[in-house]
Amino acid sequence: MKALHFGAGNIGRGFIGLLLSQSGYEVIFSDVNKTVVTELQQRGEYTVTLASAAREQLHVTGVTAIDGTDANTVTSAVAEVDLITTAVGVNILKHIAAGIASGIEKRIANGAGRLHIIACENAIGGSTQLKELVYALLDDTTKAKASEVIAFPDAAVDRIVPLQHHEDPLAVMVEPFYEWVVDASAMFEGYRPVKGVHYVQNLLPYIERKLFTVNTGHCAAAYLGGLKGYETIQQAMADEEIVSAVKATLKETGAVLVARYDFDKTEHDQYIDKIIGRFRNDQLTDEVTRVGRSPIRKLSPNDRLVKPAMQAHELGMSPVQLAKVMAAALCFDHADDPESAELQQSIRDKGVGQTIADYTSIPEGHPVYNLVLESYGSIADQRK
Ligand SMILES: NC(=O)C1=CN([C@@H]2O[C@H](COP(=O)(O)OP(=O)(O)OC[C@H]3O[C@@H](n4cnc5c(N)ncnc54)[C@H](O)[C@@H]3O)[C@@H](O)[C@H]2O)C=CC1
Ligand SMILES: O=P(O)(O)OC[C@H]1O[C@](O)(CO)[C@@H](O)[C@@H]1O
Repeated sequence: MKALHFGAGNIGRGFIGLLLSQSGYEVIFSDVNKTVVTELQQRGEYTVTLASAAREQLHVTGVTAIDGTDANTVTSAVAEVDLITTAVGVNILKHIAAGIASGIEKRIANGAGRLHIIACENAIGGSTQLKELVYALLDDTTKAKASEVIAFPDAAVDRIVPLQHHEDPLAVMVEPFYEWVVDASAMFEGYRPVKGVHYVQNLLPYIERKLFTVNTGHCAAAYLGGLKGYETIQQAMADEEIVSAVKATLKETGAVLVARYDFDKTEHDQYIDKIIGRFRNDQLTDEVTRVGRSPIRKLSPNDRLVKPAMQAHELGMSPVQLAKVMAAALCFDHADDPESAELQQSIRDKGVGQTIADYTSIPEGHPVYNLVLESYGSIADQRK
């Protein structure tokens, strides 16, 4: 059994590739990083280290790689494999869609079997987004045939894998915890389960619980920590003022999640505590710039800040803390991050009010908009 995984980066090697390999798949990574591709081709294996005191090492074998810039090779790989997964970043899905589309055309021409394509990105409906990008490139006849043999189940993936700084370009250190949840309702009957994956009939509560707790909390630590000059999440989470603010943020998203999905409040509070413990893992060093990266994506209407804030508002709550984190995100100023640079330029050119409206899609004058603007003003006053 062969799996093609797009993105041999931190999550690709440290999580998805690892589980696929442990499930007996021969894993073919597709990546545009030539060093990583060549190393995977030459060595066929790599090591994952668990970031705990014991530093357990897991050896991933039976892997190889293809050059993601070589369209013909990508097409052939898509045509021959039994499973496709991705962890490239949700904004990169558009760049892999063409290879998947031409591979699907080839599969259909060859009469190949059914295929699941699972996007493992931090987003609601990542596989559905990929499907739309791929289908936009297919003609109507191929789309009709593809809908019978190709499925795009959405997924939620959770494992903290910081930027890696090892001599070995394939080595990767990951936190011990992981959760990979897949929407089984969108899969073909008789699918081959991947060991360690939790298949559920209704993914939305899982993806929202994960995105609006792990990812909201993590970016809160990054943006609020960044305001205080911290460089790592571990430094930020050693500051009790930041910990209290992160907890207060997760109390807001928690209230929304409990109300929307009828989660048990005590269990949800325990989930929050566990996640705060994961952020504090001092066996890892996780940079504020990584966790806060791409602030435009993180401030977009369907993502970890705006969506729960608007849901809170609809439920009659005032998301004061989420608004503070959004304001801190607007202050995330790192020239190396293209989205941060764009946001700062927008604030300089159009002012913060217009920037909030443009990037969050929260209309000017909306109560949540006003909260963000006020918080931004308070931060600006404190910085004077
Ligand atoms: N790092 C983490 O802790 C977690 C990350 N995620 C999600 O996983 C995804 C990947 O994140 P990371 O692994 O951290 O990023 P990363 O930057 O380490 O890995 C992304 C990989 O995709 C490759 N890539 C870029 N364009 C490509 C293309 N056209 N074809 C093939 N490969 C291409 C890059 O070269 C890189 O190796 C993101 O959506 C992220 O939100 C989800 C959960 C945890
Ligand atoms: O990968 P993104 O969406 O930029 O955000 C980083 C997030 O990914 C994670 O690494 C895992 O979900 C979190 O640490 C962090 O919240």
